[in-house]
Parts: sequence; C-alpha cells; structure tokens
Amino acid sequence: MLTVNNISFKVGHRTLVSDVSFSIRPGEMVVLLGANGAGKSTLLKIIAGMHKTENGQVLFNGKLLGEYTTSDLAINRAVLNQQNNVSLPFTVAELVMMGRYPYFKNSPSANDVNVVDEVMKATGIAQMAGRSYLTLSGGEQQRVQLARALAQLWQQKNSLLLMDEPVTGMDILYQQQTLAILKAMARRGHMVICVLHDMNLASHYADRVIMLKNGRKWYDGSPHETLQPKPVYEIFEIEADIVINPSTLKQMIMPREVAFNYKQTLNPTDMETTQNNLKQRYTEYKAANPKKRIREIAADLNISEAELVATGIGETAIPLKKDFENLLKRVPELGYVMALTRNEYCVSERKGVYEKISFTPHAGLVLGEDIDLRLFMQHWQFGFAVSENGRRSLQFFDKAGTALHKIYITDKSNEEAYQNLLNDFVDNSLKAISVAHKDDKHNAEMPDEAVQVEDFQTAWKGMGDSHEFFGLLRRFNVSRTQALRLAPEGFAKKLNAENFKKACELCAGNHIPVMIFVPNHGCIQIHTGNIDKLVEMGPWYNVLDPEFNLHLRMDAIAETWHVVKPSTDGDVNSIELYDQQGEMILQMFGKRKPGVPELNEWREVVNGLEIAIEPVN
Ligand SMILES: Nc1ncnc2c1ncn2[C@@H]1O[C@H](COP(=O)(O)OP(=O)(O)OP(=O)(O)O)[C@@H](O)[C@H]1O
Repeated sequence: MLTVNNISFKVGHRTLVSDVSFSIRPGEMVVLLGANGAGKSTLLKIIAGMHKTENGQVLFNGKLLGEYTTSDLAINRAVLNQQNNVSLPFTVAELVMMGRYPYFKNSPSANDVNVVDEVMKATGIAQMAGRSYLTLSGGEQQRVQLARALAQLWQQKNSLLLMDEPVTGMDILYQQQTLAILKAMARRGHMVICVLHDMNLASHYADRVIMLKNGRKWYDGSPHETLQPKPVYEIFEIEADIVINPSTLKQMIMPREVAFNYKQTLNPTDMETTQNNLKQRYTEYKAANPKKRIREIAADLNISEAELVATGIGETAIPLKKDFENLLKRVPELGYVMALTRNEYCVSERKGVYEKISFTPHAGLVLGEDIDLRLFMQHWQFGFAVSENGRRSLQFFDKAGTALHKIYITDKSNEEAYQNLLNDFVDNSLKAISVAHKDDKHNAEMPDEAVQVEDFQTAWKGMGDSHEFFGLLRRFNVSRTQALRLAPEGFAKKLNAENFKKACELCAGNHIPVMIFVPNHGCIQIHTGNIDKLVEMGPWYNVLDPEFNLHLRMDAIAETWHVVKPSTDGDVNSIELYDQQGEMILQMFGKRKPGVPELNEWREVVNGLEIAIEPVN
C-alpha cells in the first residue's frame, strides 16, 4: 500500500506540488494526467524518494519512505524516468541486467538471467539482446528501459512501479503492449503509477485516473468519472467529445479541432492598433444602425461582443481583474441590481439582491431570494465595467468574447459600493484584448442504435431527483435531445412551440408560480415566481413584469418537449425548448423546492397542453 499524505514541494519560492494526497493498493494501475508542467514528474520523483518534501509524508507498505535504505528501496520500487542518459555502448541484455544489480554482488544468478530473458521476451526486445543500446531507435531504447525497470521488480509482489511517460516514442502496437504489461503487473500484485499524455490509453488501461493542474490534485476517480468533457476542459483547456466505443464500452476522447488565432500572436502595440481600427468600424456602424444592439452588431461585423466592449477601454469600459470569484462575492454590497443572462435566443433579466454566494471547484452558486444562479467559472475569461448611454454594468465574457453574465446598476443600487468595487478590481494593465476562436458547435451524437436504450430507460425511471438527469446523460453518453427521443414511454412528449406560450398564459392567468431557467455555458439564471404581463413583439415573446423580464425568439425554437423526471417527491414536469443545434434555450418548471411535491396546478397545465394544441413539429 502506498499512502501519500498532504505532500508539497517547492523550488525557491515556486511551489511545484501542492498538498497532494491519495493512496493506492497492490493490484491498482493509476494513471497521472495533466498538462505540460502540471507537476506529474515532480510528484513521481517525490514518491520515488528522489525529491525530499518539507511537508507531508509518503508511507510505503507501512513505513515512511525516508526510513528505507537505498538497497531496500531498490528492491521495492522501480522508476522509469522521462530521460535516460546512457553514454556507454552497453548491449541491450547488459542494460536490462542492470535491473537485477540489487540482487547480486559479482555475477548474476540463474534466476537473474531467467528474469532478464523473460522481460526481454515480454517487451519484444529478445532479438536485439546483443545489440549496442546506442544504436537503437528512440522507441526501441524506451522498450529496453522499460525492460530494465520490469526486471528490477519482476518477482517482487507489493512493489511499486513508477513510470514517467513509458510509451513515448513507441509505435502504436508497443504502446498498447507496454500498458498491457503494466496492467498485468498490477494484477500480479504490484502497484503501478504511470504518467501518460494519451487520454485514450488512460481510458483503456487505467483503473483510476488522477488529474493534476498547477501542482494540485483536481480529479481522482475511475476513467469513466474523470474522462469527461468538463474535467478534460479544466485540465487541458480543450473541448472534447466523449463517445463510448461500442465494442469495449470504454470512453473514447475526441478533442475538437482548434483553430490557430493569429491575433493571439500580436504584441500589445499591434493589438492596440487592431483595436483602434475596430473602434472606428464600430463607431461608423453604430451611427448607421442606431437601433441595433451590441450583440447584433458583433454578429454583423463578425467580431465578438467583448472585443467591441474593449474598444471603449479608457472611455466607456474599465477592464476588470480576472479574479471573478472574489469580485462576485462583493456584488451583494451593490444592493438592488439587475442580473442578465442570455443565450443566443433568450434573455432573462431579474432584479434583486445577490445573496448567499459560494464556490465549489465545480460550480458557483448564488442562492438569493431574487437572484438565483449557477456559475461555471472555468468559462469566465474577460470582465469589464461598462458605462454607456447612462447605463452602468459589470459584464463578463468567455474566452471567445461571448457574453455570459451582466450585472446592471439600478437607481436603488449602492453607488459608493460600486465605485469601491471598481477601485479594487480594475486592471489598469489591460489595454486591449485578444479572443480565442469561437468553437463551432457540433453536438455529434452516437447513433441511437449504439445507446443502451433499455438500461437508459430503466435508469431514467429510477431517478430519485431531477438533478440526476445530467449524470444520466453523461453515463449513457447521449445529448439532451437524443435523451428525450429515447425516453421511456410517457416521460417525454414532443409539443409545439405555441404550447409554451399557452403554458405561460395559463400560469399567468391562474397565478401559478413557475421556475424559468435560461442557460449558457457559463451561467444558468433561474427566475422563481409568478409571471404576469405577456407581450408578443414580432418574433419576440416577452414577459414584462417589474422584477422579471424575459425575451424569447419564438422562431428559433426547433423542438419543444414536455419532460417528466421522477423524484422522491413525485414526478417533476418541465417544458423544455431547444434550438436547431440541440442547445437548450429555456426550461420551465412549476415552482418547487426539495422535499415538496410540485404544484398540482402546474401539473394540470402541462398535462393539458397536448390537448390544447396538436403538436406539429
Ligand atoms: N528543478 C526545478 N527547478 C525549477 N522549476 C522546476 C524544476 N523541476 C521542475 N520545475 C518546474 O515545475 C513544473 C512542473 O514540472 P514537471 O516536470 O513536474 O511537470 P510535468 O507535469 O511532468 O510536465 P510534462 O508533461 O511537460 O512532462 C514545471 O513548470 C517545471 O518547469
């Protein structure tokens, strides 16, 4: 058993590993994943006893690592480093025999010779036993080093194999074979910790995946739990689609294409010149189209909204430090404000006070009476305080410059608190911004036939809480609209977009309180309460109440569903609207809270909808 307790490691003032803890048992194969420089090799060296830590401890088979003698360590753990410098022309067999040095003094025993033969066969290098190591290709040398490490512990149960990128340079067959050998070693009673860069190899061979970022442990769990779009994004900053390999039922991780953004290579002066040119275009376009909103102008000019806002730096826009969690914790001081969250086709505006703000590594929460938000901070990249046409607001954008959330100052807001907040969070160094290429949405779905529909339907019916739905999508690797299509009979019914209006009218007319969720990838805004004034204006359907406004593009609704999710408080009914890409536009529930069944009146409204209007789409 290996137990790592709260270890940290510093070089000078730089912390390379910070407060990492985990244990592994004989039989387990653990894969360490993380971006370049995340601290994987450093962690491995600490566990190998090559780096001494000031804090924490490493316990190996019940004894502190520091208490092992060098010769004891040599027969209990083997290390394969990223770089193996060999300058003398040893033969392959001689080099592998080095793994047996801890076991003999002058000449190897028959057993040592046997072990060397066995590992050379296992690693496919037996036919090159007599060749000089220095004449081998990179991948062949790597296999020899692997064989040396294996020879060291081949017969030592409960020992520890520490492998730093063992498959680097190997062709695809030997990559697979190497990991198969390591997994077999684990199954024979060894403990294996292996640094890899290939998530698909990790998916196939790891029993457990530990993900590191900035020297800290971020995720620790089965490949199924950890190799998901969100952890992958957080660790590697790359969007990935996860599909299930139908023959192995293991996840396949497919990173999305990234476009090279030349603007990111511009130096600050070039960025400012580009920004000044844009400012001129923006000013001219605004003058010619005075009624257009910034989001529409951004779309027309094929530029992001954040870049347009940034053209006002020094005049209408103050850049904010990227310390958004601490900034948001101060927003309650502003008092009565207006929170705005939107996606492509729907805007939710709710007035009130930010209260009960907290952050976990996975999401932020604002759980006030009025303002109710779920925040996904990993997507928050740029922030500005904007003052335009007499309206002041804090605006937050993702890395592509798309707006995620805005907070508007009202007549009743606390002016002094707003000024103090700006003083504390202004980023005077930022003169121009450069945004990432916008990810094209391609919600590739597995074919319906590849989904384990029966199990999926059973799991749906067995939900104890509607919040489990997201986990269900992950588990069966289905998109939301696919899930609705494959739902068990009676749990998802297709409606017409007009049904949504009908439901709003019935709720407004009968004073039935509702919950309206408007999501984007950085924020979900929830309005809970009554809706009253419903107004249609061109393609927009609006709720225009004093505290809550909703603007919804009816012509963008491609699918409307009535969805039923079981919970321990009885069935929960919702109406869900999706766009052409399968992205959720809006979700509406009856007002509810945990432990209380949903309102009967709401249930009657949704259940009556299909009768009210025949579904056509
Ligand atoms: N001796 C050292 N002195 C100063 N910094 C160091 C030292 N060793 C490593 N680092 C730094 O510590 C960080 C973690 O390094 P480490 O080699 O553990 O990363 P890694 O996760 O293994 O990365 P890679 O995937 O690139 O191999 C890096 O930023 C590296 O530059």
